[in-house]
Amino acid sequence: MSEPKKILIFDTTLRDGEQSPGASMTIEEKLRIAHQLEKMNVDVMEAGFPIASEGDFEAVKKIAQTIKGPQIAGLSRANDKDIDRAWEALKYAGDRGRIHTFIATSDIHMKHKLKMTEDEVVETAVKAVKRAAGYTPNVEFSAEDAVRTRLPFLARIVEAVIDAGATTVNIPDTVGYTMPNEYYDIIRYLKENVPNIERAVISVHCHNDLGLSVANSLAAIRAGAGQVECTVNGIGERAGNCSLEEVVMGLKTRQDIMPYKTDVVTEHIYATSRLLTTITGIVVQPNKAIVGANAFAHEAGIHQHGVLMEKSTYEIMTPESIGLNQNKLVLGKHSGRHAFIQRLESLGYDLSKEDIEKAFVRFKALADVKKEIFDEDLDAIVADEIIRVPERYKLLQMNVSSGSFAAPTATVQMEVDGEICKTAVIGDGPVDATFKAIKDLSGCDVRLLHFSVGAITGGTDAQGECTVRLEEQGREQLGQGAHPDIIVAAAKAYINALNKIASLQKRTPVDL
Ligand SMILES: CC(=O)SCCNC(=O)CCNC(=O)[C@H](O)C(C)(C)COP(=O)(O)OP(=O)(O)OC[C@H]1O[C@@H](n2cnc3c(N)ncnc32)[C@H](O)[C@@H]1OP(=O)(O)O
Ligand SMILES: CC(C)C(=O)C(=O)O
Repeated sequence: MSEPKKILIFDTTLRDGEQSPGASMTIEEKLRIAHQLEKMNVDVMEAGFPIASEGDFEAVKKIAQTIKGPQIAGLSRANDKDIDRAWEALKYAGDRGRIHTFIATSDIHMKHKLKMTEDEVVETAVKAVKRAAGYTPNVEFSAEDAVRTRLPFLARIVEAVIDAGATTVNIPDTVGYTMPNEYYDIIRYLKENVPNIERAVISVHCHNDLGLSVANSLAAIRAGAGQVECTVNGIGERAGNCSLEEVVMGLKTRQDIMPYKTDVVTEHIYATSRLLTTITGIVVQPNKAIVGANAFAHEAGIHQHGVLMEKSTYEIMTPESIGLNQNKLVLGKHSGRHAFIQRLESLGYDLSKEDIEKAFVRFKALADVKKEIFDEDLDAIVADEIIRVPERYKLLQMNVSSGSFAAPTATVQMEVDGEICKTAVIGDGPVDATFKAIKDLSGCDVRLLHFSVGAITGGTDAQGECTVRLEEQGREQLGQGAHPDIIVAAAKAYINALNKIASLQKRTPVDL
């Protein structure tokens, strides 16, 4: 059998993934994900859209300065200022820096959005690629909404941008519209009708509006695409992007019928998925392929019997292959530091001795009130104890009374700028009363945009994890809090978001 063809994995969690509502990340958060993508050994990571904001520029720059190994891409529209700004951030990655420029090519987009003719679009694309190629030979061009583009025009622009210096040409299904057979035919059409196509890598970038992004990406690979653009947990605009873990494990698992491989270290997939959830607060549905909580769980007796006899009866891949330690050590109050550290490491945390000690103390306290400590509990502890911002606001004590008769009342004692203060407030419910009390004590003029609660582990002794999104003067911040008492978890999440807002206010715009 001939050697399988290598498919390049272009991760765009930090760019298209970040375009998911609610997924905006701080520079530090983007850097943490970037380190995890580096460990996973993706070929290219798209770190952001540098012209979009000072924060995104700084994030791309920091990632370009810090990450070794993968190529670092930055997106730009097809104009001089975007391209110049992108390179200003990417230049720190040297020849691993990739300028990714794009323009829409479908009639709908050209007519209604760009208000440009075909000739103008080709001219703009060629000019952009030439400008980018003046900075680096590593230039990617995307024909936005390619699948709804007339094929002869798509072939014309692809040929023109390759002549102008594009070394990767992306054929996105921007709106998740295509079907596997059709997408296969589009890629074959380009292979057969663009004379210089072999000078560039064909890339595919699929959205999931019809739930077909992975199927379409695999069809395109069969047709000759050499790069797949994807995101961790499939996050992204609207219904999301092609999921990295699904396409990578699909290729790894079905080499018998698809002779392709990737260089992704799949054993880091689970940790990466969890890290992204912890940072964004966007939870993975339990039945999500590969990384969902039920992806390797068996409930039905016939399945359990089969798996006990031979795992491959109902498991097409091993949990270990994505970094799920099946024989995991059960952590509880009798566990020591060795097991604790081993579990943190397998979850992808690389903590200093001091941070491990802090987390260990919290772990022991939790283990006193909870029989078993699960991975989700550890995530919550790390989020709460380690990934924290300077605490201008601290929760000292709280008490809430509610029920079907009494007016829900929250009594909260906090430290605000070192001063201890206390109030009691009536609300529409216990959470509402708690949030109102904290808001009063903090004196902040914030608006609650989103609140979600998750019992992050099963059973009545579950840790509750809450996520809160607050907005102040157009700036949004996500806060997270975990506690066995769900109302206390909500209060902690609210205060965590307030502290993040306060820490942002202290910075200059360039730090953001
Ligand atoms: C399919 C995708 O995912 S594409 C990437 C989408 N991602 C984002 O948009 C996130 C980041 N975006 C942003 O921060 C902002 O939209 C910015 C900074 C890029 C631009 O902001 P603004 O200058 O205020 O423009 P706005 O977003 O309102 O409109 C887009 C403008 O870009 C033009 N445009 C859109 N795509 C392109 C392109 N590929 N090349 C050149 N111009 C383009 C539009 O025609 C419009 O031009 P106009 O202002 O002359 O009418
Ligand atoms: C910029 C391009 C690659 C994109 O995100 C899309 O078309 O969905």
